[in-house]
Amino acid sequence: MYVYGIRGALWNDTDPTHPGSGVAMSTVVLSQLTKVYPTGVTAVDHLDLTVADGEVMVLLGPTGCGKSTVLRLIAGLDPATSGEISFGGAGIDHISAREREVAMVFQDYGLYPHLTVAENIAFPLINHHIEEAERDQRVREVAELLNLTDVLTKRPDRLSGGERQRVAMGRAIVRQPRVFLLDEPLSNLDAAVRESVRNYLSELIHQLGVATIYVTHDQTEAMCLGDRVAVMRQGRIEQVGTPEEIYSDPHRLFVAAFVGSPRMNLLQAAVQAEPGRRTVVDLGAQTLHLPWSDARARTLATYHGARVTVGFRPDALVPTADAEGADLHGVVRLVELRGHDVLVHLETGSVPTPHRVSQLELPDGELAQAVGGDPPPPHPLRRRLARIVPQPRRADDSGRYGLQPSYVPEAEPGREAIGDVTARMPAALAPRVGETLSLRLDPDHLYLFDRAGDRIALPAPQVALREAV
Ligand SMILES: Nc1ncnc2c1ncn2[C@@H]1O[C@H](COP(=O)(O)OP(=O)(O)OP(=O)(O)O)[C@@H](O)[C@H]1O
Repeated sequence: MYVYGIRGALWNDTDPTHPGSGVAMSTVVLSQLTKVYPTGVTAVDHLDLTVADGEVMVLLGPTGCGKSTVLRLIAGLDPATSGEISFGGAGIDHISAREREVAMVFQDYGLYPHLTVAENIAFPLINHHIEEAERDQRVREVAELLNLTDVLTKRPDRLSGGERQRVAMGRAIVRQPRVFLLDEPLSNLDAAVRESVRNYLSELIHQLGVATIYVTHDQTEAMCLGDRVAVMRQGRIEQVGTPEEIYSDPHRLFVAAFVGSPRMNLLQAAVQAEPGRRTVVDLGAQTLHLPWSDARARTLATYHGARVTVGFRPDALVPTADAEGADLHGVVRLVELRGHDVLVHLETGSVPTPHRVSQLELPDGELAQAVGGDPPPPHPLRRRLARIVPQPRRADDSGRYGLQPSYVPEAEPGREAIGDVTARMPAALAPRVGETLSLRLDPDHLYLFDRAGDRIALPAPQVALREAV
């Protein structure tokens, strides 16, 4: 009997090679999984993750964060140093790679060059002694599903990149896997075909209905393919959530910096509370104000004197003609036309928190140092911007707020030329280079992170930033 749907089109549910019928679904649970290579590198560090039946989980992270190692441990290609892996509630640590019923597609596809497409797809069936008639039938079904029927007799070197990728998929799914693992399967494709292959792959892996773990460092792929995304850093998971959650509700500075294109603006700031009046987030040359009536101001007041990172996405900034009512002002350094919208790079006199993943990958203690070391001396731009739009200031006797981050041009040569804040706006509103732009900052989209890189939980915004100032 064949089960209806794509699974049924491929697998007879009385297949004796798959005890328990053709619906061998498994929830994958990784508990405190750790891998220390003999070189002493800790590639995976006490990692916990659950991938449900039929769920597509994307492991997203920079190179070297341990994504491939996680797949190799699940597939049984490498032994874990400690921790457990279970499929469908049963531990599999003692089960050999061959018996785990895991299919894996590698970046380089791993096709046999001397075999035809049909022979490549049939290879796992031959390996498991499936008889010829059934083998041929399954290869035909898989080829039809993947649109490979016309190339079955060709060898891999006669195929396009997209076709090779589909053959690798065919070989992986021809035996019903309990778990499907994909390691950067699109990275060898030209940008031109990657999008279409990505879409077909997304449809296919969702139809397969088995727990799928997909590794990539490409956030677009992660966002398009994953039911959930696990963002990894240094062998650990920073956050797991739906693509929407990861984008709009980052719990960690690293996630905020890594996910989103164009990237989130992340600026160093100091918090200054004026109880009963407002809480000021001092960006150095400019300040953001949260009126005391806003519950966020009162919560943030507990960070009085602390250095924090302020985050907002480029589309949270809206140009305004009302300079006095604006939240931020910046000199336009560069206007990047991207079709229907533009990216405007502004110089606001702020100090960006390091965006470079290499810096954000520092151990937490060093990250704290990187995002909030001792403040450098004030920059002359502060005075210049203050002349453009006088900032209301009331602080200590010297008239200065908090720690006042400001950047040192000598330390970051060239940055002034491209600015420190990016705004996205419709092309029709594109400003001219050299112009001073006044911007409102959407208070719904303001993120604050402490020095350890953790998001500061704030109550929901109630009023615009400047109101009641
Ligand atoms: N066989 C090995 N022996 C020693 N160290 C290894 C081995 N394989 C991987 N590593 C190290 O473990 C860490 C994690 O590597 P891994 O390949 O899992 O990362 P990744 O996130 O998949 O990176 P990429 O995207 O570049 O493939 C890296 O520091 C890597 O150098």
